[in-house]
Order: sequence, then C-alpha cells, then structure tokens
Amino acid sequence: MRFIDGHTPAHDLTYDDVFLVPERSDVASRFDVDLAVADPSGATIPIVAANMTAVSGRRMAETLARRGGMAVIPQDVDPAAVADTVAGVKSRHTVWDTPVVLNPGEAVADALNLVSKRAHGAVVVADEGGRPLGVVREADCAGVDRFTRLADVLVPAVTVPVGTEPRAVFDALSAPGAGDLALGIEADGRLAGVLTRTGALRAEVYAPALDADGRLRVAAALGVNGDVATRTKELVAAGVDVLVVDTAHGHQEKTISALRTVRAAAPDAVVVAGNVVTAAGTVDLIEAGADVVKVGVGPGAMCTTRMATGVGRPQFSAVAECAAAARARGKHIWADGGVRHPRDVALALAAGASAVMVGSWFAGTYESPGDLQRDEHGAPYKESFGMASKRAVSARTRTDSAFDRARKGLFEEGISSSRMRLDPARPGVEDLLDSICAGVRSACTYTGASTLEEFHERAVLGIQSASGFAEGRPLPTGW
Ligand SMILES: NC(=O)C1=CN([C@@H]2O[C@H](COP(=O)(O)OP(=O)(O)OC[C@H]3O[C@@H](n4cnc5c(N)ncnc54)[C@H](OP(=O)(O)O)[C@@H]3O)[C@@H](O)[C@H]2O)C=CC1
Ligand SMILES: Nc1nc2c(ncn2[C@@H]2O[C@H](COP(=O)(O)O)[C@@H](O)[C@H]2O)c(=O)[nH]1
Ligand SMILES: [K+]
Repeated sequence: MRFIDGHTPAHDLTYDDVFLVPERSDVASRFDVDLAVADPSGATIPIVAANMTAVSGRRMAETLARRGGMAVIPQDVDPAAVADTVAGVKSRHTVWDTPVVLNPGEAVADALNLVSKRAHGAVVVADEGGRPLGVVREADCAGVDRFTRLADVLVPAVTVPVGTEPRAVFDALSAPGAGDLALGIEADGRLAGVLTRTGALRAEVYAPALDADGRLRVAAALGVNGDVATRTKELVAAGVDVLVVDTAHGHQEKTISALRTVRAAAPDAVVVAGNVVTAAGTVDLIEAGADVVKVGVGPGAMCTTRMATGVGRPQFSAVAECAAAARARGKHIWADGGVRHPRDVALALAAGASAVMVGSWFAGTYESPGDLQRDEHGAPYKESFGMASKRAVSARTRTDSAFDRARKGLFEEGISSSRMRLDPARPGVEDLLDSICAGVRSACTYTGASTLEEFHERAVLGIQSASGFAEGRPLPTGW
C-alpha cells in the first residue's frame, strides 16, 4: 500500500479520509478475485462478526460460517451456554439452512411470532417424525384467525433429496409456481434443511468456513480477569476454533499476562488478542502469543471511549501501522470497529488487515440475537448496545458485590440502547455479506489484484476532503 505522490498524511486518517485510485488491471472478471484469508482463522471471506451480545449468537455464527465468515461469541456468555452454542453451530448443515420447525397442531400466532427469526420468511411444518408437511409464510396467515392450526394454512413446498447440488435446487426453484423455498430431505424422509433460490446461488459462490471434521467454525472471546487458564481450557474443550482475548486496553500488563496464560493453556489454538492501535502494542501482543491482533480503540458505533477519555486513533492509520508491524513478524491483524459501508472493509484490507470485524451494522439483521422490534412508523429494527455500556457491565458483573458493581459502573464507555434499523433492501446478514464481498471483489479488480495479498501490495490511496467524501455519496432524492 502506498499513497499517491504528494498525498503524504500530515495527520492520522480514518476510512472517510481516504480513497483508492484505479490502476491498469489484467483481472478480467470480479469472479476471478480470490477472497481467501491469509490468517489461520479458517475463514474463507475476510469478515468476522464482533464479540458483542447484540451481534453474535448461534444464529449469526452458523449463518456467517456457512458463507465463510465467522462470529465471535462474547466473553459475557457463561461457559455452559458457550458449549451449547458451539455444539449447536457444529451440528448445523454446511449447505442447507436451519429453519424454524413447528408441528401442525401449533397456532398461526406461534408461526407469526417466529417467522422473523429467519431471513427466508417462512416456518416449516413437520410431523412428529420430522417429516415436512409444508411451509407457512406471513402472507399465508393474512386474514386468518390467530388460533387457526398450522395444518389448515400450510402450503406445499418443493422437496428435493438433501444431496441435490445447489445449482439444481436453484433451477428447481426457478420453475413457474415452484415457490421460493426448497426443503432438503434425508433418505428416511426427515427434513435436513431449507434453501431459497438466493441461498442456492450463495452456496455455489461462497465456501463455508469448516474445521478439520468438516463442521462450521466458530470463535469465542474471553476476558483478562478471573481464572483465564480454566476458561481457555473450557473453550477449547467446547470445540471453539478461535480464541479471542478481549479487553478495551490490550496494551496493558494484565492483557499480556492473560495472553501468555492462554497460549500456555492452549499451545495449538488460534489466538486473537486486542485491542491496540500502535505498532508497539501489536508487537507486544504478538510476542505474548497472539496469531492475530485486534486493532481499534474508539471507532465502534456503540463506543464512547474517545468522547469519555480522548483516547483512540483514527482507524485507517491504526490499521495501517499495526498491520505493517504484524506483517513484518509473519502475523496478522483484524480491523475492529467503525465499518459502516463496503468501502470501509475494502480500505481496511488495503491497509493490510487480514479480516475485518463488524459489530453494529450486523446487529441490524434478522440473524442478530435480539427480537425484531418496530418503530413508530412500523420500520423494523433491533436493539444494539456496547460491551462497555451500563447495560453490558451490569450484566457482566451480576455476581459481584453491590459495592463492586457500583464501582465498576463508574467506568461506562458505551451506549446502552441504540436502534439498528434493518435495511429494507438488505435485511439479512447474508445480504450484507453479498454487498461487502461484491464491493471488495470490485475494489480488487479496480486495483489489478486477484487476491487480498495482492490488493494490499498494489493499493494506491489518496487523501480526500470532507467534500470529496460527500461527492462519492449517492443522492437518491436529487439535490
Ligand atoms: N475497542 C474499543 O474501543 C473498546 C472496546 N470495549 C469493549 O468493551 C468490553 C469490556 O471491556 P473492558 O472495559 O476492557 O472490560 P473487562 O472488565 O473485561 O477488563 C478490563 C480489565 O482491564 C483493567 N483496565 C485497566 N485500564 C483499563 C481501561 N482503560 N479500560 C478498561 N479496562 C482497563 C480493568 O480494571 P478496572 O476495571 O479495575 O480498571 C479490568 O480488570 C470488551 O468487549 C471490549 O472489547 C470497551 C472499550 C473500548
Ligand atoms: N468503547 C467501546 N467499544 C465497544 C463497545 N462495544 C463494542 N465496542 C467495540 O466496537 C467494535 C464494533 O464496532 P462497530 O462499529 O462495528 O459496532 C467491537 O468489536 C468493540 O471493539 C463499548 O461499549 N465501548
Ligand atoms: K465511536
């Protein structure tokens, strides 16, 4: 990565401050770009969902891993629940999606309560043996009494053997009157999963992030306090693929010593640690055992650290400096926080990150753990909150004494309640992945790169004014 002549940064920069310059390219197609990730996380696209309670749960983890990304289960989840989540993710089919399944005796009200848990907009009705009888969508319930049994409203759906190639499923769903959901059936007639037409397309375009046994991958975070060695062993025993040592201030003795403990307790694990924003912090975490360093202090959408303390660093410069330090040692960094557009992901990768963490943006999707809510205009949203907010801190310290909780409560550095709207055009996290991956593939071809490593090597950046950034924004309503 370099800046165009004359564009030498006089101060630190964030994503909005920079742009990529198009270069002569011999990459003929955006599909010729390989998005493989250089770090040892096992991800096949450079996207990780942040370790935030409002973002990463079981549903987010399975959905992202099926497309090659990964979710990090937050440190606040108790070990038994982490083990349960990991087992759940690893039991999921790597191609077919997991539907909500109800029995024919349940009511329309039950289906309507649960249908928004899935981007595919339907529940499957199955008999007691797990054999599907049909599907129910919101539209099928219009004008129907809420106590009506699902047996009376279900509609048939296309069924295919679960071994059917996704491309053939796509074709089956393209036939007139086929509906928009195919049910994959095991040899004994039980339901294995569902695929939409878009899901079938995605199954051909993305490669799932799989462990050595061919199961979906998942990461989990742990804090720096308490019995770090035991927690590390519990996470490894639960089958967690990537450990994330998580604290606001990664460049402190406590984090370094916790990281050494993690490394000693799990010598072969892939370990990520943070957060830092300097080369010195990156080097110290690498020397203490990190494979990947998490970079970002203060850019997060739920984060009040910079306002509360003045501490942090504009994220583009933080990523560029830390990535250079990590790369010089054969290690990697994840750019964590402040990503709101596909361009931010492209710029973080150009700056040298091996993957990019996304938090609040993914909170506003069907797959985040929160319940779907509607604002005063009926627009769907989910609640998001910071992991250093009063809400998260009081949940994390619930077993401490009242005095200790009150003392800890003095150091809030996050928003407790914010609304993340579901984008009507991209309400599911896979819709966001599609737009991010398309943006990154396209950025690579504009730069003449066919891999993310080449992208970083070839990227030429310029610095822009606020009006330069504004010029790049679409103006859907004219001016
Ligand atoms: N990326 C970012 O910009 C930020 C992220 N976060 C997120 O919030 C969550 C909570 O993190 P965290 O606050 O580290 O909580 P934790 O309670 O998990 O751990 C922090 C530990 O470090 C000590 N510490 C020393 N200095 C600091 C400092 N300046 N800020 C925070 N802790 C400090 C704390 O002691 P004591 O409490 O006694 O001071 C505590 O023992 C994490 O998920 C973290 O990633 C939070 C803030 C910024
Ligand atoms: N200072 C705080 N930072 C926080 C808090 N909760 C999360 N975070 C950080 O933000 C990123 C995600 O950023 P986003 O812009 O994609 O939402 C996350 O990974 C943390 O590093 C918080 O309460 N305070
Ligand atoms: K912020």
